[in-house]
Amino acid sequence: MTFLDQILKDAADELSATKSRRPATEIRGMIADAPPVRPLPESLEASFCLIAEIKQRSPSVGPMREQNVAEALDAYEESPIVRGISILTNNLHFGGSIEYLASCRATATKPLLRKDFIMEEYQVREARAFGADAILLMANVLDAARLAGFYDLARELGMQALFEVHTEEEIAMLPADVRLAGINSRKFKSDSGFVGAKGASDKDFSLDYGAFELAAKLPAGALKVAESGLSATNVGSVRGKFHAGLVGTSLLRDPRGIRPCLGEFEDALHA
Ligand SMILES: O=P(O)(O)OC[C@@H](O)[C@@H](O)c1c[nH]c2ccccc12
Repeated sequence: MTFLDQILKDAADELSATKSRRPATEIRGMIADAPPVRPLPESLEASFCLIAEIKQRSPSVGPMREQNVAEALDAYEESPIVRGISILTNNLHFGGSIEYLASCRATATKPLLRKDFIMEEYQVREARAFGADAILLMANVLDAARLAGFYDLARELGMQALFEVHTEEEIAMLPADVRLAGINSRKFKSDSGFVGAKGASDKDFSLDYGAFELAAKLPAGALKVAESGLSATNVGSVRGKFHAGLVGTSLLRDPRGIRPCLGEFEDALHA
């Protein structure tokens, strides 16, 4: 079983528990009262910037540094290079929840991306109900018809979608009018690099930076996002080919704290 198979199986279980706790009718009621959406593409457009992530842990490296996670939202709000905030809502593998996203929404002014393994329409509506401005749609999880259908639904609800790909075949599955397209350098299809919830690793064995070379093949007109494995040291190498970098681990595990690390990213991007 690959990394992704295991996560998807667990995520499907998580989803069915959620749906029995909070039926779709309740979600529709919440949407009627939801505050307006803040557009993520417009927020990213001006110059190379970061979508900075919040998660408690990840299956590829284990726990993040607790203090960094606690300070993340405020630090991201303050930093001029952060123009969007990605919040993992998967619980078992990343320690997140949709309620946590809603609590961020209460203070955050920057657009929020719901990062999860979206498999059903329910999760698209749920994202809007709890205050997400955009959702992640993964081309290695959904077929072309569902990628397009979930995109339509997201836009009907006022949200945007970041489409995630790893290969040229996945790029071919994307709707023609995508606004946000990301290449994930993390190899979800491998069975290596999975540390599970049990421990931490110093090295992330699941990365393949070669995937970033596909940037040139992404749909014209989309803002391009480089995802995973970025640090202040290597971010300079993607800024020419991408509009934004999606960064979590290097910020959330920096032993000096999250603000010094963000400062390093700022220096790297202004250099
Ligand atoms: O923590 P990193 O290596 O900086 O990566 C962030 C982000 O790209 C990664 O969390 C991610 C990208 N796509 C995903 C899909 C599901 C879960 C997580 C992800």
